[in-house]
Amino acid sequence: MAMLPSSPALADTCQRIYLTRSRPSTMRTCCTNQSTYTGKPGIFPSGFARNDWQTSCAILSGNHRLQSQDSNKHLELLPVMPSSSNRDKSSSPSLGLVPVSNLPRPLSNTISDLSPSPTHGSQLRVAYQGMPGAYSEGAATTAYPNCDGVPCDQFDVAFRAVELWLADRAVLPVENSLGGSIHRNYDLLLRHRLHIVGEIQTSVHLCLLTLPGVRKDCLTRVISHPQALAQCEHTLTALGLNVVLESFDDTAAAAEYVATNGLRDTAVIASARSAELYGLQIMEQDIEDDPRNVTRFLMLAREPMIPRMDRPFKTSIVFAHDKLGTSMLFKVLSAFAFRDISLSKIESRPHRYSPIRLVDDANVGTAKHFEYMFYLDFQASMADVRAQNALKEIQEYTSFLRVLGSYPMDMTPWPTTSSGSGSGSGSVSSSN
Ligand SMILES: O=C(O)C(=O)C[C@]1(C(=O)O)C=C[C@@H](O)C=C1
Repeated sequence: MAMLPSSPALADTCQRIYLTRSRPSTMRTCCTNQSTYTGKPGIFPSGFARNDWQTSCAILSGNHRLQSQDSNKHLELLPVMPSSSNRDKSSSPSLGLVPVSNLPRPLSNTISDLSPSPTHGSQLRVAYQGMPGAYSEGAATTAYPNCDGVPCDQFDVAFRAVELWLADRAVLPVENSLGGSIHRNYDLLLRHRLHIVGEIQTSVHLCLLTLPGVRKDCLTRVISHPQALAQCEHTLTALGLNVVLESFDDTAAAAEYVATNGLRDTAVIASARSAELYGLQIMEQDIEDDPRNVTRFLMLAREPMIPRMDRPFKTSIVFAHDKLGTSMLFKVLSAFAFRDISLSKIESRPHRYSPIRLVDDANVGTAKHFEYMFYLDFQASMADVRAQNALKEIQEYTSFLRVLGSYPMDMTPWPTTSSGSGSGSGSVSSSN
């Protein structure tokens, strides 16, 4: 298996970097012992080398063409590797600890074999972002026990894996109780045509992992997924580590990176399962800033599920309007309020096709406002006549309206005590 990146803007960079067998990542750097850490990522180019990186299947034929025709050219691009990665590459590549070679490799943009996996037909294949050991893998297996996990290196890849029948479902994070919304997936929900068929909320217990025998005072940096870094920023400061933080594509990939490069100065924030898979020691466990740290994942499928009335349902919609100066949002919200339908989430994102609205009646010059897409979750099934009427009414106020899915609400009782430091414990809601 291999992996794929997401936005068209990113695609060019990613193609070039991937074809050099290195992997792009955003990276943020900050000191935990100083007050410079804001929780906001500064963007630096990053990447790391991976052996046998893109081995089996590919989704994008465009990338495949580039790979086969321009292989020499791509080799010239190796110097795009960031200095930290180059430094890391020079350290001991193997400690004989890491059973990584028999783990599935994540799908990537460069995969070229479209043949279905051997288990096709017998088991549900569920795409998630990250490598084995990622919290998303834990969510995927909680959502679909006994499924075949399909690791993908980017969110966009997971969407495409389902669209192209390489996977049957995708399980992707959309919000975290400490880190907030995962905006990328909101944008991708709109850009792709998958349907939300369920949700799962998992508690996320973070561990600080290092190579065996490493002591705290050896550490100069901590790497992980930006969400994971954000979820334990206060605890890291409290631990008194004199380290810089750098972001990585996913927690498990960060663990693998430290293990395969023998990095004794670098710790990882990842799951206990990652420690097991990549031969790392757990230096600290349950380091999340709040023991109730929860990530909400959506389950996505090619087909919508048929909405029902025999259990609590949630419906997710996205809408926008193109009329000037109206109280559109107020009217939309009141359409739910008047029908006694509770809302559970509202999110706005920049309008991709109409980013700016010009307002001519400003006293001087022209006023400009950003335009938004609004994502809203309400607690009713599309089989409910109240929901149908609310949407009928909302259509009058909006220029664009799409139902992203109507699916069983996660009603599983929430555990009152922390349940350990595994990939996360979770509850699931889907009947599809
Ligand atoms: O990096 C991982 O392990 C992931 O599964 C990603 C992710 C996220 O995107 O929020 C998932 C759950 C946790 O909140 C931390 C990270």
